[in-house]
Amino acid sequence: MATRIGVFGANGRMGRMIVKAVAEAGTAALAAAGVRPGSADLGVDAGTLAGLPPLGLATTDRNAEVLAADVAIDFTLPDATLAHAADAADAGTPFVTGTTGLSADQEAALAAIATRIPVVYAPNMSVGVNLLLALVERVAATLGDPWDIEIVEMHHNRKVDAPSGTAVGLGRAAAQGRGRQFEDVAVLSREGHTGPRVAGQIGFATMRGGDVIGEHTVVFAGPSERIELGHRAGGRHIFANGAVTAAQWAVGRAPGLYSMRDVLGL
Ligand SMILES: NC(=O)C1=CN([C@@H]2O[C@H](COP(=O)(O)OP(=O)(O)OC[C@H]3O[C@@H](n4cnc5c(N)ncnc54)[C@H](OP(=O)(O)O)[C@@H]3O)[C@@H](O)[C@H]2O)C=CC1
Ligand SMILES: O=C(O)C1=N[C@H](C(=O)O)C[C@H](O)C1
Repeated sequence: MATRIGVFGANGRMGRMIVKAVAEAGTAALAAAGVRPGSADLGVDAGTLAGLPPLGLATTDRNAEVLAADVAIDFTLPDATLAHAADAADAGTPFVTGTTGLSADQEAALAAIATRIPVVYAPNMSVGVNLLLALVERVAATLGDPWDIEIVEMHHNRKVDAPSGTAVGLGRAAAQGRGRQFEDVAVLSREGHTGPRVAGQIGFATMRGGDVIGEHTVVFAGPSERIELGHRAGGRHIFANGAVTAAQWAVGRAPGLYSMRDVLGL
């Protein structure tokens, strides 16, 4: 039987792609499409919003309607994600979120919610980036401290958080590989008289411009040689397809906080 999926933020860049991915997946069906209360897109057909023929399903601003599905997917903003996740726990509905830019407190709150329902939380739902996370962890473990690690990312000019969630995830994977606490070694940005680089740091550089969907490079800079591992997204469908895979994987799972690496077995 098809998995009935509710989508929060159905009028967003990712929300529209997810509605399309659900509609086109033979094994899933769109149960509800949620938009923000007061949205100009409230009541609009979800298919029309996603650039598809009408699906006969108008958007709703009632979270309960979205959460009446087998599983809900959310790509919105951190405050909204936490509110949607709390409602999902009350409804007993598995929850998948790709929202980035959550604070440490918000991540802790999401982890607490995940003691009640299965939650898949991943800053990047593409197969390629999740494989890259595994590779980066392994390479960081192999090379050790004499190799400086820098992470460079570029995204479109509408992105509101920095560094990207994926860049932070790659940094966490590198820190994990080296057996370090990410918070102890991460330098999220630099300016002014920084002094020389401190060994063991993991540095970040952020670029924003145009319609770049998402590009990440992890640079391992060693004495007289350099390794670069990277990923370039060619379309948002790679994230949307991953979110649908995660949603179907989450149904029937025990409560817990899961990553996309759990979903993909990487
Ligand atoms: N994990 C992954 O693979 C990926 C993650 N992302 C992340 O997903 C998130 C969304 O990205 P994107 O789609 O580009 O952003 P958009 O700004 O296009 O979409 C955000 C959506 O959230 C909705 N929203 C905002 N506030 C609320 C609220 N209070 N209640 C309900 N809905 C709300 C917006 O509605 P409205 O427009 O009406 O305000 C909009 O539909 C970002 O954090 C981004 O980094 C993006 C791509 C891949
Ligand atoms: O906001 C985006 O667009 C993206 N956000 C995610 C992130 O912050 O890593 C994933 C992807 O790179 C696109």
